[in-house]
Formats: sequence, structure tokens, C-alpha cells
Amino acid sequence: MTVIEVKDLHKAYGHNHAVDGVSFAVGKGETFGLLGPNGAGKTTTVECLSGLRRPDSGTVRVLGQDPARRRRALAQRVGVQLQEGELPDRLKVAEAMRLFAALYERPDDWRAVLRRWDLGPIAAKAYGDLSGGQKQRLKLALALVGGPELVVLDELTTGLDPVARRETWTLIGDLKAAGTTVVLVSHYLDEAEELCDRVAVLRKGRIVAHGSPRELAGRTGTASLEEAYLALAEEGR
Ligand SMILES: Nc1ncnc2c1ncn2[C@@H]1O[C@H](COP(=O)(O)OP(=O)(O)OP(=O)(O)O)[C@@H](O)[C@H]1O
Repeated sequence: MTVIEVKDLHKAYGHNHAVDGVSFAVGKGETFGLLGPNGAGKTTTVECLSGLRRPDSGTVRVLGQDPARRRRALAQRVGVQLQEGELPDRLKVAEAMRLFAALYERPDDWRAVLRRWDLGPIAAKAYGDLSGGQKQRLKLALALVGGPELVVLDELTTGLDPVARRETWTLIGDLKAAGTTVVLVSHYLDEAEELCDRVAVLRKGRIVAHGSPRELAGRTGTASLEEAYLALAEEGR
């Protein structure tokens, strides 16, 4: 089953063609990575998937629906952890979890999600008093509390220390094992190699390469996704 279908997506900000004809599809249970340098159009693409931005042209279907028109219905089935998105400073961790769980018709047990993401010890802390890594983990837990079929994670582990990053990978592995479809925007190529079944490399709003990490390494004659990415970057100069 196809969970995401994007065909010839275009989105400009004034004269800046942030997304310039992007097409890809993601099947159920797949983890799909969007990679590329700063300003390549990754966030704009996932914002169009999440219904936060309306494309200028092209087709976007998420779980068979148009996110620009059916954002509310899809919000019940899609969890989004975006780069931006601050919470009120005085909101406590447990309050945020309870509040977000209440937005869903069939949420997971928010206390269990809190424990799974190791937020129990800081449940009574206010958002404004959390470290960067704790904020990041909370945002992830909030994206998952609705028990989504699809999760969109923009810079999943940015700001996390190495141990927390690895722990997050394990938790994403659990999500995959449970059949959740994941879209991952990342600058960490080791992370994409570990977690993603397929990746697309964006540059200046266009996909310049796509395939499994192994395929990209094979195509560029390199040994890892990181080396493949660097070889592709070199080609693009
Ligand atoms: N709200 C906006 N208004 C105007 N221009 C924008 C806006 N959001 C993004 N852009 C521009 O669109 C282009 C693509 O940005 P986008 O954030 O989608 O890229 P990205 O690949 O996610 O980058 P990064 O890795 O830095 O997060 C950039 O040139 C950026 O400056």
C-alpha cells in the first residue's frame, strides 16, 4: 500500500523555487529519508506532506488524501515532529503529553509513551526549563502519542548527545517493527544509513538521487551512504 505519493511538487517563496518538481512515493512500513544541504527544500516538502503548506502545483496524497484540504482528518493519523514548533515555557512535560493525547480519538497511553521516551523523571518539569535534548525527546513523544500510522520527523536527533541519538534510533527501530511508516529529514548520514530503507537526495529543490543507501553507494562506487552523498555533492559542483 502506498502511504505517500508526491508527483511533480512545486513550491516557491517569491522567486525562490524551494521545491522544483519533486516526485516520490513511500510504501506502508517504509522508512524514507530526505537528505540534502541547507536550503535544498526538505522542510518545505515535509510541510506540504503535513498540510502546513499548500503546494503551488503538483499532487500530494497522504494515506489517500490531500493534506492541504484534509489536514484535520489526517492529523488523527499522522504524527509530525517539525524543526520549529516551540511549546509554552510554563507547560509541564506531563501536561503537554496529556494535552496532546486529548487531541486524538484513539491515542496511545500517554504515560506509557512518557516512560518509553525516558521522560518520566522530568514529567513535572516545565518546558522552558528543559535542556535542548529533553525538548527534542518531548517533541518526538508528542508526535507519537496519537499512535500515528505515519510519522514525519524533521531533524530527529539534532541536539541530542551521542547516547541519546543511539537510543532514539532503537526507538525508531521499534516503530518500524510495529509497521509505522516514517519520513525522516536528516543531516546525519550514519542515521539515514542505519534507519532508512530508501532515501532521496535533494539539491536546489530537485531530487538528484534516490534509492536504498546500498544502491546509492553502489551507483557512486563508494562504501557508505556518507561517501555516496559526498560524491554526489562533488558531481553537483
Ligand atoms: N517561510 C519561508 N519564506 C521564504 N523562504 C523560505 C521559507 N521557508 C523556506 N524558505 C526558503 O526556501 C528554500 C528551501 O528551504 P527549506 O527550509 O525547505 O530547506 P531545507 O532543505 O529544509 O533546509 P535546512 O536543511 O537548512 O533545514 C531556502 O532557500 C529557504 O531560504
